[in-house]
Amino acid sequence: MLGLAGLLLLQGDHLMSHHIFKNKPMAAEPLAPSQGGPLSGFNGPTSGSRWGASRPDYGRQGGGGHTGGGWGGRGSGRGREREVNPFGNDADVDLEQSFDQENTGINFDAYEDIPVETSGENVPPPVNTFAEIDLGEAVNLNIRRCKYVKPTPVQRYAIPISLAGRDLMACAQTGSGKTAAFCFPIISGIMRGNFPQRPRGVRTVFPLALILSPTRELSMQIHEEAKKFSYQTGVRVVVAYGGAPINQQIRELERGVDILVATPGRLVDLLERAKVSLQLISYLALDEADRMLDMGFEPQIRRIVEQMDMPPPGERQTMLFSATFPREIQRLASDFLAHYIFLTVGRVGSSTDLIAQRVEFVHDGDKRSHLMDLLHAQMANGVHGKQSLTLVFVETKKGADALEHWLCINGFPATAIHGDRTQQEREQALRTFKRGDTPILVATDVAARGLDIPHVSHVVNFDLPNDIDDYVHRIGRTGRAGKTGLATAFFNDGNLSMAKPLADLMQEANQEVPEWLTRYASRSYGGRNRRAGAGRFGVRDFRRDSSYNRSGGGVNYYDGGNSSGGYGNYSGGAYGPGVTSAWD
Ligand SMILES: Nc1ncnc2c1ncn2[C@@H]1O[C@H](COP(=O)(O)OP(=O)(O)OP(=O)(O)O)[C@@H](O)[C@H]1O
Repeated sequence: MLGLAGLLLLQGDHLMSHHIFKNKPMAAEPLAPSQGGPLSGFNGPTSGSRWGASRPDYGRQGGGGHTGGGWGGRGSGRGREREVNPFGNDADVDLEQSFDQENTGINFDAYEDIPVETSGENVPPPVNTFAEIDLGEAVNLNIRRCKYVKPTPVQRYAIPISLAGRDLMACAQTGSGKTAAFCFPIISGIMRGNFPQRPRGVRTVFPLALILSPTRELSMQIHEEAKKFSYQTGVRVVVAYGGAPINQQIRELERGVDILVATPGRLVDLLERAKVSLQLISYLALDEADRMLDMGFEPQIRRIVEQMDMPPPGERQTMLFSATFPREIQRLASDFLAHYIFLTVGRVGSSTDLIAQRVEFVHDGDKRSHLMDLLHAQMANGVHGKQSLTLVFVETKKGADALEHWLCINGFPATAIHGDRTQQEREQALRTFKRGDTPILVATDVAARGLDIPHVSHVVNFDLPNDIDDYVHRIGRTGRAGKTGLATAFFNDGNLSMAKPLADLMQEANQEVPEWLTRYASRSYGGRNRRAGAGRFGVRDFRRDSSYNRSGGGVNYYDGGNSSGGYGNYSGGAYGPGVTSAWD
């Protein structure tokens, strides 16, 4: 918890500072090294070893010791284990490359003009290069293996904030590198930290970090990424998600776990079986945090975070990330945070410009033939095949099956992913899509968030979602990491509530809004633009809302937002009924 000095710092009415930065390169300002772990408040470390210092054990019963690179010799009772090289044959390519060299293929200039806003107390300064950040040699090597040359805007700000031990709520565009933004500080924090000896002789494992994500596929992806970032650091990452045999996952856990990546349902199962304890969690990251806290899922997250044995806010470090953050959800989220910094990486002139958005008026009965026309046009333009994948979003699982079938019988190799398919089928669909064997994937919202599939050049909203934030995530499957992409939406009278938010969003992103859509929008069919008031940012810190500050009896954000007073009435209404989950 905060020390006296920290509390004094936080008193007073006007202490929250608020900064807007242009994301232009700035004078290099090296970050003070070793800014402390989650237990040290935000004034720096009270303890913590430096690189290469030993850690008492690695999440396995029976302890062991950090041998400095690789997992050999740690006392799991299972003998030596060789770490699989997650980079394949690429591992040692380009290691001579310095961070200063340009990385072809990624258009970083696209990110240079993005406005960045932070609010909160004592915001640590951003960095311009990875070299300025003290992540440790092993992590730096992995960053090079990943061919990351310089940090993306969200990484430039979020990594120093997290390394300083601060809680963070971060909102940054799709495809802008949020995964690395929360993984790097966690991995380096575990490498440098002094953690209590984990209990011996029990079959429960005690991870030090927990990363929660809403879908199985996203958890798998984060796991793959985290394994790359932590290669040869001695930090072990394990994943647990539903639909796959739990016993296999338990065996993996028993081999040792520092970072557990999980979907909530499967984690609850493991907690109930006492296979996992959250007692020693020092880092909690929620990816797609707004989704994790919406109406359907909030109780499960509260159960994990508040009702099991996880240390409370202030005693752990919490990081919440998403590309969207409705203010009602921010309110809920603030329960999980202590003295946090809000970071938003703006939208206007931002990398969402990389996605060309089109809206076409198409009656339901004409959608299939219209899609066919689009696909034919794509082929005529040479935009097809392995390097040019098309992701088609539909509303229902049945609709996904039917459209997949229809495309296949019409000569378009397609596959589908949705919550009624077995996990094996889901994974197989993603694999054949990524490989380009079936360059069209028909999907429900289960594939809307987080999935980073290279070469998705076109996202089609065959059925528009009912929520503009879902639209943002869906189209964000293209135009990732500085690349360009196309998003086409089919709009008709069934989507009236989306007219205004869609027109506003397109305008914000400098897209051409069709005349007819503007007319629909001006009639304002009761559609709610949850971005209202966010100005040139997609969203802003809800603590800055005048209504919030006037509410009096609400939460004092300097108190970590942990008082539940004032917010009990939120009904989660931002997300409509019928939201389905792929969790378990
Ligand atoms: N510094 C970097 N340099 C180059 N590429 C990067 C960098 N950081 C991340 N990437 C790449 O950018 C892509 C998108 O990253 P990531 O999946 O983390 O995005 P995201 O912000 O989580 O998106 P979403 O909101 O859709 O979940 C990935 O392929 C990742 O490897």
